Amino acid sequence: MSEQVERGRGRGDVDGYEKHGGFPVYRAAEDDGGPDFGRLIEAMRVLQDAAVSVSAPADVVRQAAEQAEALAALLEPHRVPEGQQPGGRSMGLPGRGSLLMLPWTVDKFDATGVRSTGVFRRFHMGGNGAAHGGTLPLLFDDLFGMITHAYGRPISRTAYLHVNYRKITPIDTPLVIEGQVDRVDGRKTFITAKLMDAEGTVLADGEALMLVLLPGQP
Ligand SMILES: CCCCCCCCCCCCCC(=O)SCCNC(=O)CCNC(=O)[C@H](O)C(C)(C)COP(=O)(O)OP(=O)(O)OC[C@H]1O[C@@H](n2cnc3c(N)ncnc32)[C@H](O)[C@@H]1OP(=O)(O)O
Repeated sequence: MSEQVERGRGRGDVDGYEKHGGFPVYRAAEDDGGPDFGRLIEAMRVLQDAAVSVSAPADVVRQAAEQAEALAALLEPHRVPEGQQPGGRSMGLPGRGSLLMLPWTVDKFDATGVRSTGVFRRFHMGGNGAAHGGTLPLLFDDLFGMITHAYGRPISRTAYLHVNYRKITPIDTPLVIEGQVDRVDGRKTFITAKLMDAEGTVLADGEALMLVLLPGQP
């Protein structure tokens, strides 16, 4: 994990960060969920890749379904309230250990911007080897959230998010996304970002308005 990401873990009450909005205070997981949590999440992603790409005999599908049900039953008694689970709060893991987020790695996280690298996987595919169009706004929105956080802005929500799809975004291909705060105007934070391939070709660019939540706003 980079030093910048490490610094982003425990920001304290910078500029009243923890007092804004009705949003609960989130803390990064100290140990990224323990020694095997990242392994579990990666295995789940491999399973998702397999689940959307196999055409297996009925007996294999039945066995897989039974094993998946058994795994869910093993984990079920250990549910905790939002904000206490390592998923989504493990800054040292791809996608912060969330199965929803793209499993990308943050390699720059500071007030000048955030950069993240990774691939769209088979289970992100829309068609003909390209990432599903709906997965790009997810990647951009999460980046915009991190940029807002790294910039030291109080808890904010996305008011709008615009993505321009400039070229096909291929799956299983190393890509980079980077962006920064362009302008701050009161509660408003204006952010832009670009998704590029290894040669620097822009595949998509995006912009967003993040609005600082008012006291009590969810
Ligand atoms: C553990 C550590 C983790 C660290 C990493 C964390 C990463 C996490 C990443 C996760 C990231 C995930 C992030 C997510 O996904 S957040 C989830 C997606 N977003 C939402 O659900 C937001 C839903 N909407 C709302 O809650 C309200 O509408 C908000 C709060 C946004 C504004 O309602 P509010 O009543 O408060 O404000 P207002 O209406 O008086 O407007 C105020 C001003 O703003 C201007 N305006 C408003 N809307 C627009 C618009 N669309 N275009 C242009 N302008 C707009 C408006 O004209 C006005 O301007 P002015 O007249 O003052 O000049």
